[in-house]
Amino acid sequence: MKVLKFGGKSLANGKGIKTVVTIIEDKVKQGEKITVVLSARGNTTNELEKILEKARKNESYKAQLEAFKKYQLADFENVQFENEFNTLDKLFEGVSLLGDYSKRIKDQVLSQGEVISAKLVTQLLKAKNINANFTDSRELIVTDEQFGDAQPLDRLSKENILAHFEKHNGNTVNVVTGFIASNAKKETTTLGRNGSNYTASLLANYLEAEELQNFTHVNGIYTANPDLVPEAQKIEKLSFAQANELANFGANILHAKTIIPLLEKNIPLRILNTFDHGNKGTLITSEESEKGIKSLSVLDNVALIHLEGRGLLGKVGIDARIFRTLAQRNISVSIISQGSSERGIGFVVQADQANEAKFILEEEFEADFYKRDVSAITIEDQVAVISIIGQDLSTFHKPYNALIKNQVIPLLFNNTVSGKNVSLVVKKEQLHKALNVIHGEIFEISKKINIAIFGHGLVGGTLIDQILQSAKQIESRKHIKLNVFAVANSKKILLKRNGIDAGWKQEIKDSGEPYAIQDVIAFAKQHHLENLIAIDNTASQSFVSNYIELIDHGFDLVSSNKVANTLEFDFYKDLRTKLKENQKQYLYETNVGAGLPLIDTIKLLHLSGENITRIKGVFSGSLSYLFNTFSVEDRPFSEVLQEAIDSGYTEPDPREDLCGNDVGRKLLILARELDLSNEFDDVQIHNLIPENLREGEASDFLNRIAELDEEYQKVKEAQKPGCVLRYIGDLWGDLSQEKGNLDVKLVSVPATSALGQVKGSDSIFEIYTESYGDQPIVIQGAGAGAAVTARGVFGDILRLAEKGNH
Ligand SMILES: NC(=O)C1=CN([C@@H]2O[C@H](COP(=O)(O)OP(=O)(O)OC[C@H]3O[C@@H](n4cnc5c(N)ncnc54)[C@H](O)[C@@H]3O)[C@@H](O)[C@H]2O)C=CC1
Ligand SMILES: N[C@@H](CC=O)C(=O)O
Repeated sequence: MKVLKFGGKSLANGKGIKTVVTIIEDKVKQGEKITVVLSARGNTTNELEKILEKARKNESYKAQLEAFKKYQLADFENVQFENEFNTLDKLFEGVSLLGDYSKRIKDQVLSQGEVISAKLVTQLLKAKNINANFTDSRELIVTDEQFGDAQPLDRLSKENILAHFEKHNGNTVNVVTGFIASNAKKETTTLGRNGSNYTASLLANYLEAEELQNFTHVNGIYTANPDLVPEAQKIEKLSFAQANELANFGANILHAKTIIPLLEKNIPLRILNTFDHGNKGTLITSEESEKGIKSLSVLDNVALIHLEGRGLLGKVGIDARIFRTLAQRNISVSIISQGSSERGIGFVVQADQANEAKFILEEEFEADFYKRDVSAITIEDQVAVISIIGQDLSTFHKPYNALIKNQVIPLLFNNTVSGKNVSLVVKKEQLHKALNVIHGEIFEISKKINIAIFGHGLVGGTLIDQILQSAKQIESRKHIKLNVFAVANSKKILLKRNGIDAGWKQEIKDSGEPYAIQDVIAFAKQHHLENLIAIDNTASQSFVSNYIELIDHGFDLVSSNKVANTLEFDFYKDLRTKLKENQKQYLYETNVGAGLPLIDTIKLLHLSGENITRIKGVFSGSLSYLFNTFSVEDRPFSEVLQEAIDSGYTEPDPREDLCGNDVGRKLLILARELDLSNEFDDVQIHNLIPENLREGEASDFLNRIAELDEEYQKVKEAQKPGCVLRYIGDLWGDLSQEKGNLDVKLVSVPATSALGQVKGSDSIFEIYTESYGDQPIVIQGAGAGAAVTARGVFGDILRLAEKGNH
């Protein structure tokens, strides 16, 4: 036998009732033995309570009562509730005359809701030729006399139920009223709010049911509220112990009083959705299911009260006074936290009781205020409690760190020693973001990384395409969901909370808006976006001035733009201080050698104490291509240069490469990785552009590049035989000093040397260290090009996403 319980929301309207009837009919047709327990329909109990109050105050209640009756009769023909309606008429009239009512009368009034609902469903089942039997639980469940919250008397109730089911068994579907019962004098009692669930678990216990199926309007228990966390997933299976920790369900279905009868007989409870047939819901059993975090629950109607005072240390009985005072006013405390200094205690109460709590505590501690033992009692009312169910402290650092990285600083946290439940109090405005951050961190479902991309030219555009192409795969392999919520160029931005798609290029053209960096920050805040990364794929100096503001607002940074690392050393240091203060990261692996793993290698060598003595090589991919090709082919210099530009190797303004600034910047970036405090002016640069072509617009220069041909032809021909031209960077000198020597120059080297053998747009870096002696570590490969650079930027994004930096 299975017990099926349908809640008020399932029965709220005609469609719901018909669905409930169909579910029952299907089960009967499949030969299942079932018993049905019903709540009152929709808002019935609340309505009856309201009418009762009106009657008590002698207010006019009849119109509301008529509307109530109409609601109960609507959608169905040939249904009659004359008895129930007459009972209600009489009861309300009596209350109106007396101007008062007892809990006993209230139970009689409320009980009509369940009677009406069970009679209606019985009648509809009968009309479908199902052998349904209206079962008034007042005939079966015997309770004490505590009206409003009566306790069942087990032995008598069980006897009655067993006798009833023996009589009405076989193919009968007993349709039982939930919530209501009666005392030994046959007076109606009720089992307290959510008593229908209790009725269902009592029946399941006495009848030793195979399963209790609780039909609700949700698909089961989720890892978090899906309205707040789109990635939340339904939990297939839970243990009763875990379920009991879920405060958001705890108030009703999973309340201890409904769970205990099931636990006693080891009866599984399944939470199902009336309106989603195919769904298997969540199964809760006494079996300790696999360990791990199961769910996030939220209490958001709460306030945090803080009592502080210097004179509280070691004083006995302070906490007792607090809780006694609160208990006297029936104020329940859900979370408590007190430090060992005992200088303050923080606790959480219902929001609507916070002012009263503060008031009575101020009264209680009046003398202590006077003696200055207590200095303040404050309320923080815009707060929420997040409980991580199943979280123990051994792995709590993960969600906690992620919160801090996302600038969510919990106001208070505590844990239950045995229950594996860590609760955090956070500001309400941060609840949404906090939930998503924790959810992404603790569940292997998917952690959302929200990315804003500035600059969608060669590198930026390629990066976006790479992200869109690989996003699905990364999500399934790594559980990282890359959401590009912003794409911007120097003039316009496209902002999309749920991420851009393949049509982004057209969209930014058609509907991009002018913007300032504050708009991006505001958008991220407005949409509670977590794990923020800003990508700088511009070559702009002015964009770099946004870095600090982005860091301050919780963004990590990734940049292919080299400018930030080559401005004055003071800015370089300030930027790192800001990053440290905000626990943010700034990755720029592509600044030197495009996608080659150079910066990380140098950082690691330096960090490990390896003494780097020199770094030398071909730093520029475009100039590598230019001189590698020009040295061995009999073609004009300008033709090869144009090829380098067309291949996407050069800077947006190619003069940045030819004048040596780009190589100079790269050299400076490496020097600073070695803790040298060189400035850009310290770099000795051999400028490849003749003076008369240095001024003016890039386009003018490009129109005149043929003027370079004659000079470079001469340089080429002036070389010794067997030599080739290479444009190199060289960092040398005593690198343990404050500054090193940085040279950028055009050299002629034997074609057979390491530098001479570099091909295509390859860069080559020779890293000389004390341990490696004369044999340098060599890193060689494509040092320029949109695809490899974008891939390098992508790598930085994943490094941030994966390392738990978020
Ligand atoms: N091409 C390569 O091989 C490599 C390039 N890089 C770096 O990548 C960066 C991008 O290079 P490309 O894509 O070739 O440049 P690009 O000129 O094709 O694209 C630059 C983009 O930045 C945008 N932009 C400019 N100023 C802006 C601002 N203030 N705010 C927002 N957007 C702005 C432009 O509208 C454009 O969309 C450069 O800093 C370059 O040094 C780094 C390593 C290798
Ligand atoms: N223009 C640069 C691109 C990479 O930084 C180069 O040619 O190396």
